Amino acid sequence: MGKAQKKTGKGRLDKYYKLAKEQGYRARSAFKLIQLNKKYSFLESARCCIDLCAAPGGWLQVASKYMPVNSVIVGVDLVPIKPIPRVVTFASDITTPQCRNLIRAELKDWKADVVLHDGAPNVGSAWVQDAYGQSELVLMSMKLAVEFLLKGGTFVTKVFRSADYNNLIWVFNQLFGKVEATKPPSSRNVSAEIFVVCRDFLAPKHIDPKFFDPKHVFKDLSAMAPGEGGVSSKNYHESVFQPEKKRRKRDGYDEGDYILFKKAGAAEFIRCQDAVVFLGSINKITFDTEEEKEWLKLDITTSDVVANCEDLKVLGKGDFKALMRWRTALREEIGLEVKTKHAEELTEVVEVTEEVDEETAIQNELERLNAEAAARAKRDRRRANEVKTRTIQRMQLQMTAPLDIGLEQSDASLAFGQDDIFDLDGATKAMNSRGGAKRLEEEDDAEDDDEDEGGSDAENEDVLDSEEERERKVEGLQADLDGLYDAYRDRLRERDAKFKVKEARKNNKAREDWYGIAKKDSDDEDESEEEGGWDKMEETKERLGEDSSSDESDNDEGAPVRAGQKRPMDSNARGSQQIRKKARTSAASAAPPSNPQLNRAAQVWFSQDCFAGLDIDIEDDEAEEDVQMDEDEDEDEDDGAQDQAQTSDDEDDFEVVPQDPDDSAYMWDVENENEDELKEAKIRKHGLVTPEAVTIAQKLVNREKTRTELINDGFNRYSLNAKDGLPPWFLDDEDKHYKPNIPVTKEAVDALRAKMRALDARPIKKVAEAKARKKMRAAQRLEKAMKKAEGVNETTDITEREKAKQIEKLMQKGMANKQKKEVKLVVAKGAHKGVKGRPKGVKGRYVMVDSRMKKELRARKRKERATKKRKRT
Ligand SMILES: C[S@@+](CC[C@H](N)C(=O)[O-])C[C@H]1O[C@@H](n2cnc3c(N)ncnc32)[C@H](O)[C@@H]1O
Repeated sequence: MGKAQKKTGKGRLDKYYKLAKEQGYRARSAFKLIQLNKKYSFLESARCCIDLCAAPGGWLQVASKYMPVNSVIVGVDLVPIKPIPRVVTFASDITTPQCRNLIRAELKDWKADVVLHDGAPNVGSAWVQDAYGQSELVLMSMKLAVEFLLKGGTFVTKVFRSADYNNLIWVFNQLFGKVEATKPPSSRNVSAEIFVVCRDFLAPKHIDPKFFDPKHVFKDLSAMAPGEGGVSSKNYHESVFQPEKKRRKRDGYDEGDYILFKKAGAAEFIRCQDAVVFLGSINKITFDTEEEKEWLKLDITTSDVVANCEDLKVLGKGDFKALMRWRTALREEIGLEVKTKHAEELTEVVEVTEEVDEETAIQNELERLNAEAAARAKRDRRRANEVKTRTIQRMQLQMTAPLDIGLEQSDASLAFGQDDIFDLDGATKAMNSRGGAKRLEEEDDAEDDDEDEGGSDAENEDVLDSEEERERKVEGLQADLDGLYDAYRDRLRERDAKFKVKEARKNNKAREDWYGIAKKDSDDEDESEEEGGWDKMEETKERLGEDSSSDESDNDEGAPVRAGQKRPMDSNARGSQQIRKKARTSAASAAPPSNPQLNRAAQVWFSQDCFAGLDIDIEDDEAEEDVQMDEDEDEDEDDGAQDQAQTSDDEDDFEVVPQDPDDSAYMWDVENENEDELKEAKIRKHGLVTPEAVTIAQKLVNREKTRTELINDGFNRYSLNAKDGLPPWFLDDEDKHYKPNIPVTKEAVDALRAKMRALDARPIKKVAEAKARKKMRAAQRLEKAMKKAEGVNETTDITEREKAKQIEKLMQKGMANKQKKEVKLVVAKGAHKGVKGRPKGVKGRYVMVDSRMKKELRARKRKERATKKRKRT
């Protein structure tokens, strides 16, 4: 029992319960009022509201939220309500005059625009009693409502679907212009509650007090049926809506009504309030009066209708429906009723008229709820699809990983795409600086508008008409993309440790561009230049009579250096500056270059074998100009030193190669040649250490490649990779995928591995020390033996033969490697347990051990340490 109760309790903690908790409402019922107000909008325009049965105050919170500031809100309940800002509350029973007086005192002569009632009797009695109590409470609340409501005001009340439902609705209809019953989605389906919204209060001058008398309302209304008996209207309803069902009349005869066969005129049927009750209580409809006979002549009065009127007790559901339709048509014909409302309205709203009964109302309500749910589901599906499409687009732009797709997206994130793709808060911040976020928002809005209106495409076309506009838009998009990409990277950096490491590595190390063997990053241990390009360059430079130190002057003079083009000067290179300086003087006096008009890189390039024999005459206007400029400068500086200037000019021909920093093409760089020497020395010492170098070396040895080919390989598409003006996301992407296929063979890798294994196999320091100790001890023993042998040799009292024997023995002993005597461990268990002295069958040195020994030994040592410590302190 307890278990079942618990389960029910948990089941009640539904979506609205959680929402109420989240949004700070005191009760989940708050959403009922929110949904009712959404449909009928009565709170926004209200200046005064009374909430009857308001504890704990959920509805009051909603009223205070949705009603205009400075409006008057009064809440009453049996139990006190915790204070709510802008709301006056008091504890009182709404069925008492005291409550009425309190409200009157509070409102003075004000009238309320809205009276709310969500009361439920505080008793857990039987369902029938509860329902009746509820109906009574509704009547009481209605009594207060009509007293305080303004003409045209709204009364919202909760009603249970019970036998009294129709009676209540009838009363409401007498006092309000529009009465609609509805069940908001937040009201549980299992609950019998339904909310009746009575609008347009008629404020009649005189209201019959019987309307507020439960005894009268819930009994007398049924008595208004043509039968005039005390039979409940429910029975009549059942006999009309389920005529097939046979039921006994257990109630006996109605009071004062002892006739079984009842007749009534058609006029009575047409004019009565509750046609269903009429049909259920009458056996035959007659056409006796003149007016009724006239109706028989009308087209709408078909022979079927007349036949049906003959005996109502034999009719089926369809026949009753036909009679109801005829009645409605006739009422319209004679002006009792205006034309029927739109079908849509009828399904939307449970309009309580005579022909729509409780069951139909519920049916309509359910249909409406189902339709709403279906529409909501469709909308959600569409949104999800949109998000998916956007994600795919972004993925195609390489802005997100495929992993991000399929992750649940919260509605909140829909506003700006997806949280998982980019941290859009971050992105917005990043883009705000350049106004990108606003633009993107505008575009998103525009997109939404497009969806909503579905016809603004043409307008957009107009906007994009001019070419300028289009370009601006493209630029804007580009900026937005960059912003988003930056934000994405920031986010990755925050989240992904791996990414951080990568970034750091990237910053420390230049891009791993492949310049072939002719040009390598100096950080790289690969010394393959020496195997191919180094010799070639060296040769060329010798031929040109140039030295590497000229580069320094380049640097000193501030010649622009292109990223990725020059090798950074490491400490070794700096160390070699001195050597270079020395070499410079000799280089200056060395033979002049073969073609002074070409810059140094060009000379190195054209000095290759493949250009041999060709008469190259390339004009380098730029170089010429610069040389000219330098000449002028030198002249200004030192007019008298002609010879010196000439020498300097000659040097400048090689050393000053002005480079346009914007020039995207990489040049052949031959600076830091001495670095190559150092590398060569390193290679001689350590050998080749990268698989590329080993591969190239193997190819050279096997004559698969020539040195010229290797140099030519250095000029590849990766070495002329202009990156100016490219967006960072593109460069990052290129960095990932645009990589040279570095020539590495399996054999080269194997060879390097074998080398590494051999290195690994080398003894470590401690082993080497142990070996050295061993060697030293052997030498000491030998020395000792030699000394002893000398002593033996010097003795005179033994023969030479004996001497030789003794010396041989001594030497053998000295040379012999002393073997440690093996100690046998004998475990004191089984046959050896408790044995004192040498155990049986054990020869040589031995130690007796037992299972406790290790622990005892440790304990002893521990104790010793402890006593030592104590003594010290
Ligand atoms: C379902 S609750 C109302 C919840 C409220 N609408 C809200 O949103 O917080 C029903 C309330 O009716 C109150 N009630 C029942 N009979 C009452 C009476 N005779 N007078 C005043 N309040 C009554 C109960 O005390 C209970 O707090």
